[in-house]
Amino acid sequence: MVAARADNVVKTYGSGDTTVHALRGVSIGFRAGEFTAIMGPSGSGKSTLMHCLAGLDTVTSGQVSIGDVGLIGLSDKEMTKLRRDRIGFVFQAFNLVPTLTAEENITLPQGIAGRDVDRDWFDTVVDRLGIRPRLSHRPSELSGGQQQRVACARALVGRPDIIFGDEPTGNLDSRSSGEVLDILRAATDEFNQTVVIVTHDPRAASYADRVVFLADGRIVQELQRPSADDVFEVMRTLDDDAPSLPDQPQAESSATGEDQRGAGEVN
Ligand SMILES: Nc1ncnc2c1ncn2[C@@H]1O[C@H](COP(=O)(O)OP(=O)(O)OP(=O)(O)O)[C@@H](O)[C@H]1O
Repeated sequence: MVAARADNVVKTYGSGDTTVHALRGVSIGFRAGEFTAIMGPSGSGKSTLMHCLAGLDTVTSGQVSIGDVGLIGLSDKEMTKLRRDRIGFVFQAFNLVPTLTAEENITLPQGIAGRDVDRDWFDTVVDRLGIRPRLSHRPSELSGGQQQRVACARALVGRPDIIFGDEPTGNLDSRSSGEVLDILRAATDEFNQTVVIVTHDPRAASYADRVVFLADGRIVQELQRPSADDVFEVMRTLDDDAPSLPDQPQAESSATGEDQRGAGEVN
């Protein structure tokens, strides 16, 4: 089952002399229950791809789907509902409401959606994240790592099909990063959720089942269950080769969701 996919997605900003080709025809599928990291040099299109997949930005052409729902052509209301019901977000800047306690932050999206919080599930998530003793604290009373764990809990409690993380460990020290990545790993292994993160950190990427590399708006390489060293090596090559990459054909395994499923198989 594919939790999300992009089919031949093109994203262009501006026009004329100032046109920026952020995505030049990206096709990729994300299998349910899989943890994917998206990497690539600065400006390669990582955040743009994630934002298009999550319905936070529109595509110039191509199609994006969450589960079996195509995002192109959805009304604002339908998009809001889809994001609320099926997508969780963890951002680099935590994005917690400063005046609310940790518990209130975690349950806020459910409240906005007018849904009851599943208390058993809430307890499971909170205990797994080790934040029960901090539930009555406000964000300013929490460390960065604790704040990010609260943000992870907020994403998990709504049981979204897919969680997107835009550099979720970008502001954390290595210990807190490890804790957050363990949680995202557990989200896939224990809770069968799908996780897609953008990261610059090879160590963070090594927690993923699959690492997809972008360069100049195209998918150029993919690794299965790589070590941090494997990831670092590819990043080094991409940084060296970046100016010549636009002429390279797109990596075959990313051509369609069907292909991706095959390519994503873990042996
Ligand atoms: N709103 C925008 N208007 C114009 N250009 C944009 C906009 N957003 C992104 N871009 C451009 O699109 C390209 C891809 O940007 P994107 O943020 O996706 O890259 P990235 O790989 O996430 O980079 P980084 O690692 O530096 O965060 C860049 O050239 C960027 O300048």
